[in-house]
Amino acid sequence: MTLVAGIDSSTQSCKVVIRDAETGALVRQGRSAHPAGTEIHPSHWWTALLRAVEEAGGLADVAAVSVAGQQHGMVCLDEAGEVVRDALLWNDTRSARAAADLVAELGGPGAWAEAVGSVPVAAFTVTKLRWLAEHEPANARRTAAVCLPHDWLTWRLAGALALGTDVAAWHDAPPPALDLLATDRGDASGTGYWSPATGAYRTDLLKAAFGAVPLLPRVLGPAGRAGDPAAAGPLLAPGTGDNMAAALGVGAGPGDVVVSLGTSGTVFGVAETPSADATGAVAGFADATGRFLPLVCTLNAARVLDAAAGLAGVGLDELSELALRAPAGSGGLTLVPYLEGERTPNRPTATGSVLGLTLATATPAHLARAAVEGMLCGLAGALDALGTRPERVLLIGGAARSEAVRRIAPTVFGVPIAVPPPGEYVADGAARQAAALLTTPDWRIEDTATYDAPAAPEIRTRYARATAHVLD
Ligand SMILES: Nc1ncnc2c1ncn2[C@@H]1O[C@H](COP(=O)(O)OP(=O)(O)O)[C@@H](O)[C@H]1O
Ligand SMILES: O=C(CO)[C@@H](O)[C@H](O)COP(=O)(O)O
Repeated sequence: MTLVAGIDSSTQSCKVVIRDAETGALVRQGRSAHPAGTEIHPSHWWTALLRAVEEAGGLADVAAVSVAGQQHGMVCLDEAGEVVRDALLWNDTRSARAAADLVAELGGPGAWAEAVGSVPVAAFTVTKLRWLAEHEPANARRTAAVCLPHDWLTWRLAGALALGTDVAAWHDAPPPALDLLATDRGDASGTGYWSPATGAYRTDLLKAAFGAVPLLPRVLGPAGRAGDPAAAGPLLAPGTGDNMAAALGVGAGPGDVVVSLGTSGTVFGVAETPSADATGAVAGFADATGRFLPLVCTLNAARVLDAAAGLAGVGLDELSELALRAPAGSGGLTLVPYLEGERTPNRPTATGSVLGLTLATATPAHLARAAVEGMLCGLAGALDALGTRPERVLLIGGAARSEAVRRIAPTVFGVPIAVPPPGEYVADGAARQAAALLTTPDWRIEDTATYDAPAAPEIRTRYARATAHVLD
């Protein structure tokens, strides 16, 4: 049996799956948590990756590896390959002002959509670089190369694999030469200085934002090879952003829309042509197969339920039971879930609100249902913004494990929902990319469940009123 490994270094944790390259059968897996926060030293990702790989039994018998990672995070390296400062993550909103400035300087949102397929908000790397140039000029000057979380981990892995496959020896592996840095179309498309339509960096935009053009990772095609091609050991696939890997992992094709409920909420489809939404709601990303991945992202998904569970003093399973005990619409209790600000709509400083509190709705069950409905309403807005009429809506990510989420989603979205069995679809997508370096993988997902229920449009009507009230 030929084995491949897929790694998902997402916001909250690192997950590793080891699968049979031909059939996709799961052989071993591991995971390790990341520290909380929106500003993190990348060494924490490396430590978590090593722990997760060790828990998954190592990579000595693995023929190919791929790393997928949270998109957009700014990793700055100096000439020696050392990290200049903690990485600013996709959900760090301090560069909101820089984003607004950059949009104005280029001539408005339409100019950005045309240039790079997306209108930058605080999530995009280019805005973080502007923030760095303005607020930490010494760090900006020290920055010799800029890359993203998955690029950095793939690069570290290339250096570690040069030492052999004994994971214990990897902790102190020195960083490789900067020119070994590589990325893929998918992750490059979230920087704000790479165009999915032309497949080229826009170094002019980077220069205008940052005042300099540091070394950027080589952009590999879907079947490219990262690391040193002459090195022994497992092949290193290009890797990609976590949403692009999720699309690969669930086998999404044209007509499918994927709703992912992780730390972020994302709604995306696979497209044959690039998109350029001048309203800024839809990011016109590239995917990991050579196609495109129009995507709408919210800052508030699974952790809204974590927060509600904390408020109610229960665990996540009990929160789900409570939510299913309350009536649809939570008796008028509406939770606007902007607990981390919001990205779509672009309100980086917004906060959450609870409206419609009465003696009758002041119960843990109503709160639980309002949290599930509020989170899903945010995603339903994202689905509307995507503007496609899906043939199939697939629900994945940590919060898709909640029975309440699965059962309430069709009432809020107004369409049936397909839920693949609980799994690590980002890591699976990375593993599929690795397998494709060796074979033509024929991986299938069995037992996808369908959830259907009558639409309850009044939930979204009340939510729209509540958000307007809060945002005004
Ligand atoms: N049964 C469950 N019900 C609701 N939320 C869950 C459940 N299991 C996990 N989660 C949540 O899923 C989130 C992690 O999802 P994941 O997709 O791994 O996130 P990320 O990829 O952003 O790190 C956590 O916030 C966790 O609390
Ligand atoms: O910023 C985006 C998409 O543009 C996020 O989706 C990040 O890629 C983080 O993903 P998760 O850790 O929530 O999966």
